[in-house]
Amino acid sequence: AAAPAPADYLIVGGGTAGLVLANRLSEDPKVHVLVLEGGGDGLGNVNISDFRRVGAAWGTDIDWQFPTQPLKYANNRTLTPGPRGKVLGGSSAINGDVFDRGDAREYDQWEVLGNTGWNFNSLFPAGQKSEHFYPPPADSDIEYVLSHHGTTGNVATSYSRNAPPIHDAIISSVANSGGFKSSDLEGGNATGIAHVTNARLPSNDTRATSATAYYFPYSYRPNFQVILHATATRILWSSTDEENAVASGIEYVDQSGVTRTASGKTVVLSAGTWGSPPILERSGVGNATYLSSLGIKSVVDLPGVGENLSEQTLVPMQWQLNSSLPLGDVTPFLLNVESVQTTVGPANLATAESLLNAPPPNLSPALYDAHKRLYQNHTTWVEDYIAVSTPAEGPSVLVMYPVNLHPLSKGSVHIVSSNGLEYPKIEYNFFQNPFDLFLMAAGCARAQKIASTPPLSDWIVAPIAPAANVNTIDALQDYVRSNAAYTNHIIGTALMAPRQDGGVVDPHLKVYGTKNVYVVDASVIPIEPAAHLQGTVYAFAEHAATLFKQ
Ligand SMILES: Cc1cc2nc3c(=O)[nH]c(=O)nc-3n(C[C@H](O)[C@H](O)[C@H](O)COP(=O)(O)OP(=O)(O)OC[C@H]3O[C@@H](n4cnc5c(N)ncnc54)[C@H](O)[C@@H]3O)c2cc1C
Repeated sequence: AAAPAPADYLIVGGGTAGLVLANRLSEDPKVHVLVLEGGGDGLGNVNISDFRRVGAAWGTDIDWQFPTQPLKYANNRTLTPGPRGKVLGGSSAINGDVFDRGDAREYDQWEVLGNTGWNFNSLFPAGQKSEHFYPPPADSDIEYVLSHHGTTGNVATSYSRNAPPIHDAIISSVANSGGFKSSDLEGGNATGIAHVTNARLPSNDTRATSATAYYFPYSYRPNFQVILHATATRILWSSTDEENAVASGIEYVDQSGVTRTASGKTVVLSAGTWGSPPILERSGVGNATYLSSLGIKSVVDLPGVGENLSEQTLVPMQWQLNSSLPLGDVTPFLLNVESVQTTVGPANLATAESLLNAPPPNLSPALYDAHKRLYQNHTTWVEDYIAVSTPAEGPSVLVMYPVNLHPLSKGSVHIVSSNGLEYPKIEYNFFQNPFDLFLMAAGCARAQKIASTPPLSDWIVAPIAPAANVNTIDALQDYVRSNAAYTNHIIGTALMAPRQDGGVVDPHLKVYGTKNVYVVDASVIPIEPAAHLQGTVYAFAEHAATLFKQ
């Protein structure tokens, strides 16, 4: 068969960011956009549309299921393969469907790192452009601030139904123990406890994905083309002149295993934090010494490719409640977001500071300085996901998941051979930096304090996990080492930063040393938001599209 027609923009990955960019660029009918997506369209798959089935898609054929290395600093445990959406919509089709934003001070650090124009003032309106917020029904007890949301964008967002009465007790106990209540976390001040929004269309209770929001309603556009079941393996070059490499297209493998090519004037990688760096490396863009050990000729020596993998960790905690709470089928959950200072409290502050100030292994000085500024500004750093679950029989259970939003430990993703279909080697390196472990333990102690503060304490019979006697920082560190897991909020492996700071792309998202290769996905994000990631990915991709159109 003939190769597809050359495109103005050839985008690898029809995921969260890729489809936003493809949609915005194809608004101009003269611009031909071609997307290569490794998965199928996902139409009719209830594990995507029905958000009540969160998790049901993991481990199925719409999940890449990336194997990861044992956690060297957490008892050598191997976590279940990291889920990533392999379907139109990408990870937005299989995620937990929470849709929220981080703190203005976090987004502003993107710019301080050297990324001119990337700050809260650009990302907040871009996020609003992506969002169509549906307020809760008039009789709902959930608070919100309309101006913190977008109301005419593509991605439907809404709250779950009414909150169970224990939510008032949880909010009061947070406030009574040193935290405070927020009316709505989404307007740039992400500190406090509030209900969280989800990417859902309330009228028919279906999940909004980047495919339902940015592709299916626009698939009639003749200039917005998608090839499904097309797994990109490497970039094709028309010139590999040093520091001026020019891409001509992409090599990909189709559903029957046949190798094909697609050509494009501009090549954009949107294959995700674990998907884009391997394509760069197979194409000769990465650490030249390492690539030569695999027999790959260097095109651009860019040691930052695949480094700086950052992932927020979480640890589950549970308490037995004294009654069975009727929750209905759609229950909301709460987020409590705090600074390091609030979480660790005065008794542990000196220890936290000395650990934070110890020179971190494996973290670029520029990123380290950004983290220290977040600390000094009392910016959001620790989050609790708080929910209640009610089993078929017996009393309800309170669940809190402390999360380290800004881990200092960084991992990596690298190819292990030039084979385009072989999975890369992924190291999370959780807790390589002792500060991260200490902070997670302090986060557990803080959750224990919230649970033991009235009025929430009146609802609680006893802790389930960790047990009541696991209540010192040392014991809680052991608990964290044995139980911490991923949040699926991976970033950083094609870092947007100056080249000398380990950067892979410049503020226009162009890969250093190339003329026409870009990365537009979560891999370029330099600092995690105090939030789940997709709201930031949508905002990032909207802003990226604006830059491309200029
Ligand atoms: C299980 C899970 C739960 C999560 N829960 C939440 C949540 O509740 N709230 C939240 O805000 N965020 C959540 N996230 C995070 C959020 O969904 C992701 O950060 C975001 O979707 C990433 O967007 P992306 O565009 O970078 O990558 P993706 O959306 O993953 O897109 C990458 C796309 O590229 C395709 N691709 C990859 N490699 C190739 C290749 N070689 N050739 C062709 N195509 C390729 C993939 O199939 C995919 O479509 C979760 C993520 C996961 C995985």
